[in-house]
Formats: sequence, structure tokens, C-alpha cells
Amino acid sequence: MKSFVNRLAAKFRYAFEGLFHGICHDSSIRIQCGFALLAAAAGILFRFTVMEWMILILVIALVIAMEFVNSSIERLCDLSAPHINEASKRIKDYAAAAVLIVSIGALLVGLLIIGGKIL
Ligand SMILES: Nc1ncnc2c1ncn2[C@@H]1O[C@H](COP(=O)(O)OP(=O)(O)OP(=O)(O)O)[C@@H](O)[C@H]1O
Repeated sequence: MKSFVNRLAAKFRYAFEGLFHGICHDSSIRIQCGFALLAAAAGILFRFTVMEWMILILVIALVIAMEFVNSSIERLCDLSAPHINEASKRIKDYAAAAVLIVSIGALLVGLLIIGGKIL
């Protein structure tokens, strides 16, 4: 039982290490966190309901998680093939496209919620 708890605690520790390292060292992750703070400020300003906060928190988590996956794919590419090559370009572009898609989705969700309140 104790070793299970220790292993669980280690998993959380490693995950939090990744979280803090990404926030401290990856500019793309920091930019997404900045947008998340702006979105949270908009939520306060426009007095989001509980349901709207739930949606906002979900899309923010999705965008930031996708940015972490994108950054880890970039690092994996640079580690396995540090030279310029077509495969790395496609892999990195696809990962960046995934971030773009969820970011556009998040932006539309934000615009719909705020637009609904303004109108
Ligand atoms: N090894 C490579 N071969 C070919 N094209 C590459 C390679 N590395 C990067 N690229 C191209 O440059 C783009 C940006 O890659 P890069 O790794 O600099 O991402 P970034 O988002 O700028 O990362 P960072 O988090 O370091 O700012 C990629 O989407 C890809 O089109």
C-alpha cells in the first residue's frame, strides 16, 4: 500500500516538475498561459456563470495541454533528428496545427460567450 502511494506521489511530482519546467522555460507555453489569464480576466469582467466558467476552464486546459504536447513533440524531433529534414518539418507543423485548431476553437467559444453577454 505504501509503495503504491509512493509511486502515485512520484507520478504527481514528475508531472508537476514538467508543468513548472514548461512554464519557466518554454516561451510558447508562457504565451498560452498569458492568454489563459486574459480569458480569466474577461470571465471576471463579464461575470461568467458557473457553466460558462466550466467551459472556459475546460478550453483553457485543452489549449495549454496541447501546447505541452506540441513542445514535447518538438523536443523529441530535435533529439532524434537535429538536422533539417522533411519528416521533422511535417511532424512539427502537424503538432502546431493541432494547437492552432484548439486555439481557434477556444477563441470562438470565448467570443460566443462574451458576444452573447454584450448582445
Ligand atoms: N529539423 C527541422 N527540419 C525541417 N523543418 C523544421 C525543423 N525544425 C523546425 N522546422 C520548421 O520550423 C517550424 C518551427 O519549429 P521550432 O522547433 O522552431 O518550433 P517553435 O514553435 O518555434 O518552437 P519553440 O518552442 O522552440 O519556440 C516548424 O513548424 C517547422 O516548419
